[in-house]
Amino acid sequence: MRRFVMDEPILYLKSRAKNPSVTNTWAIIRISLLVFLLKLHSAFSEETNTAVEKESKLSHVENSNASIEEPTWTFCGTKRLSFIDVVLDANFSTSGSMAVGEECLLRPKCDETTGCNAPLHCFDFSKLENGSLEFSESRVVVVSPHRLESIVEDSAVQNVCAIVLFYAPWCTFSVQFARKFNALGRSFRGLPILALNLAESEPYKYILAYLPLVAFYYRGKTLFKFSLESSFEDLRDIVSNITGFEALPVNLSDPENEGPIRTERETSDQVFLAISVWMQQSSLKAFRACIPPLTFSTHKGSAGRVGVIGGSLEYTGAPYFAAISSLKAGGDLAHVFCPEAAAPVIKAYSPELIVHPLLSADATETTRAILPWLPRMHSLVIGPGLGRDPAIMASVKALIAEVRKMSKSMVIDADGLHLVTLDPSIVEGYRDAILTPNEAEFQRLYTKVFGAKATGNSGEQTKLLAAKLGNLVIVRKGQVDLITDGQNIIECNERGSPRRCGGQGDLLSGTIGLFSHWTNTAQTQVPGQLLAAYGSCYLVKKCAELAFAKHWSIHASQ
Ligand SMILES: NC(=O)C1=CN([C@@H]2O[C@H](COP(=O)(O)OP(=O)(O)OC[C@H]3O[C@@H](n4cnc5c(N)ncnc54)[C@H](OP(=O)(O)O)[C@@H]3O)[C@@H](O)[C@H]2O)[C@@H](O)CC1
Ligand SMILES: Nc1ncnc2c1ncn2[C@@H]1O[C@H](COP(=O)(O)OP(=O)(O)OP(=O)(O)O)[C@@H](O)[C@H]1O
Repeated sequence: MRRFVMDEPILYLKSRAKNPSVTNTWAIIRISLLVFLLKLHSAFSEETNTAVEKESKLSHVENSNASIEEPTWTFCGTKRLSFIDVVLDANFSTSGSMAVGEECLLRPKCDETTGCNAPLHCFDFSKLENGSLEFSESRVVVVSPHRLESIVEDSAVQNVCAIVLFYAPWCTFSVQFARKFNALGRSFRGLPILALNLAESEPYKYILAYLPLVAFYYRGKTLFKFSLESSFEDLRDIVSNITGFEALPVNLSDPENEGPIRTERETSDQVFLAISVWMQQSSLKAFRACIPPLTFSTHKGSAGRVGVIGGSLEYTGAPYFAAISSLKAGGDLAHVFCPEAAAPVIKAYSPELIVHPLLSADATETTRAILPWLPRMHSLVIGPGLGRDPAIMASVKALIAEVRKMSKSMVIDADGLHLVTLDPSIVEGYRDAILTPNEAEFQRLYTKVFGAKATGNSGEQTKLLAAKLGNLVIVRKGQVDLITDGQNIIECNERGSPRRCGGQGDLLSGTIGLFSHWTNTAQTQVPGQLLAAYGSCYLVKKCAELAFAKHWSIHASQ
């Protein structure tokens, strides 16, 4: 049984003519007339013909098909994707409607009125006298992304079909499929059967749902993409049915099928890159699903109550940024627990914030005063702007112990990380903790835990530290944010902003605080804390990028 997995968009062919036999007769008459006129024309103006040929080799295609009834294309899928859409659309997915399209394209006999069975009359490059040699032969042509784009663009106005394999030499499945595709290339003469090696193109340009992937382009549009489970014979027959090309006698076992696409796997660190791209895509999708819908049935606070423990006489901006970003990202209430000296200043920044001047150098008093508030918080962000007064640190340490008892999500940033570096045991084994170190903070903590500076692969270092601390989550901020729980790792490589003004880390910790409530409430396959961190890294970097594009010189408030 043929087994094809196809995704949108899928088109099917529907003849406009009510009576196909009448159309055929007219088509024959028109072709004969055209041939006669062309002969007449060439007899009188050979020079002009040569010039036209020079201008566009492909113009033959239009001429040769000029009198063929133009089919009406109807969508079976939902969306028409152009080539560029296909390669750049992050939502490019493997699922999709296939019902009618599959029937029409794959069934050998189809209803006459729909004309489904009619081949596409793809242009035959081997018939071009001065044609492109590369396509006139029977073989797979490995193309560059640029070349592929131009072929697809050219074909947009012509009757050209192209079958393109997206593959990578490090991908086991690509390598396993290579022989079949090489054989397919040898089976057809004059039909562009192309392959694009993703390892030799910009890795992030092609966000493909899976590898290898074969796409069938017709007139610059993707007709369908198919999976690779089908046998070589099925693949060959389908191509033949659709294109109208006759297959040459080729056996899959022929030694020539060893190339041009290699049938042996190459090792490469792009495997990690591909997994990373996939992880980012699926994480973003999963995170989006956690965003609570805006409905009239919710009440104040249900979208998130975030408590920020931070601030000092010197640093009032940091706790403000953390708290306000949790509100701006969609939270309902933001509380700030800070020293008395900082409270009026923070309050004056914004009437939205609920500010509690309850953080003091007396640990017992601080705990007594703040403890009643803690159960109301969905999550705590600890550290922005705290400063490093040892007595205040002791009070915060006592609060962390209380938060742990309540199993609440807790984001530890800035001076909170200083506290953790002094005594890692305060968070060790607490999987609801998310540490958000910048590079300097990461190095300090790593050195404390392992007794030596971090060297080697930064992803591995970060995983190692998270695992050592008992699989809590670490978000190592930088040009690429690394997010790990010691087992899984997700990168956030959004561009962000080249302006490295202070306060951007505070925006991040505030939104992670909020998002961890959302992801913990939702049922997610990716661990909730990781997802919250990824959603936040993505948001903050995207905002920074957009703000920078708009203002050029940005600061955290923007
Ligand atoms: N408006 C406000 O109220 C704000 C208040 N804030 C609050 O300030 C408090 C102290 O926080 P912090 O960031 O100054 O301390 P910390 O991270 O130890 O940096 C110390 C030194 O480490 C270095 N360094 C830093 N990053 C690096 C990197 N990526 N890669 C390499 N090196 C890096 C750098 O050293 P330098 O290059 O200057 O030698 C830096 O000077 C804290 O409470 C915080 O919340 C801020 O949130 C900002 C907005
Ligand atoms: N080189 C970089 N390029 C782009 N974005 C970056 C770069 N370094 C950090 N970021 C982003 O800036 C944000 C804050 O990271 P940063 O390293 O500035 O934290 P921080 O020092 O703790 O900030 P804060 O000033 O709030 O204390 C994060 O979202 C991070 O992804």
